[in-house]
Amino acid sequence: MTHSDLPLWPETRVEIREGAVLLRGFALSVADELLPGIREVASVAEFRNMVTPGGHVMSVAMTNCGRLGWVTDSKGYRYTTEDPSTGKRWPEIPEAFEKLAREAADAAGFSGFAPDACLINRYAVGARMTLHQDRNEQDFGQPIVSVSLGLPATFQFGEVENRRGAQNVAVRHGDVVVWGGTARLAYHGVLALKAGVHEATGEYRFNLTFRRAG
Ligand SMILES: O=C(O)CCC(=O)C(=O)O
Ligand SMILES: [Fe+2]
Repeated sequence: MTHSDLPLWPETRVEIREGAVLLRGFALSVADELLPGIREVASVAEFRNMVTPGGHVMSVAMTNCGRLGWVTDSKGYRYTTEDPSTGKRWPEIPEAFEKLAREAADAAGFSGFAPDACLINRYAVGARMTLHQDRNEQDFGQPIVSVSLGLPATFQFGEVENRRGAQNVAVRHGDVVVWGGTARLAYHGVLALKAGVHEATGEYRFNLTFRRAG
């Protein structure tokens, strides 16, 4: 290992609240496998800005891989087995993605995680995700694994009951946040992306959200 291989900061585990943990740098060593994976998925299922049931075009561009993919349109939020843009099945979850998700869940204390859905979010400058709960999945006993790549962002993590009092968590390239158990339905979101250029992703932040949806 040369000194340039060393992580910028030690891999650290930060308890955000009960059931929610930030694993700093956990994905750093596999980031150069994840980014080509994203490119491959997006070559089959392109990034698109979906529309909420309320008619609002999302600022975050999205695509999916896995047996199930998360979509939204005028009919509502849901999971589908096919990409509505092409009518074809979502691409498979690349092996490196799945391995990382399993290992991160394990490290956070949720063993046996087997995701069937991976939502890929792409944030350009100004893109944001308002506070929300992830609740379109069938089994809230399964955790969520969220991987940050590229430009840094501010992830917000709050309570299960309401949107008030969310704390700001800085997430950087290679960071992984895992939440489950009593935190599974906690409100969370991402503040508007600041302009910047990252050596691995250019002007974007990518996020992989792994879930057991079915
Ligand atoms: O981009 C992130 O860090 C969070 C994404 C998220 O909450 C979601 O896709 O439901
Ligand atoms: Fe979410």
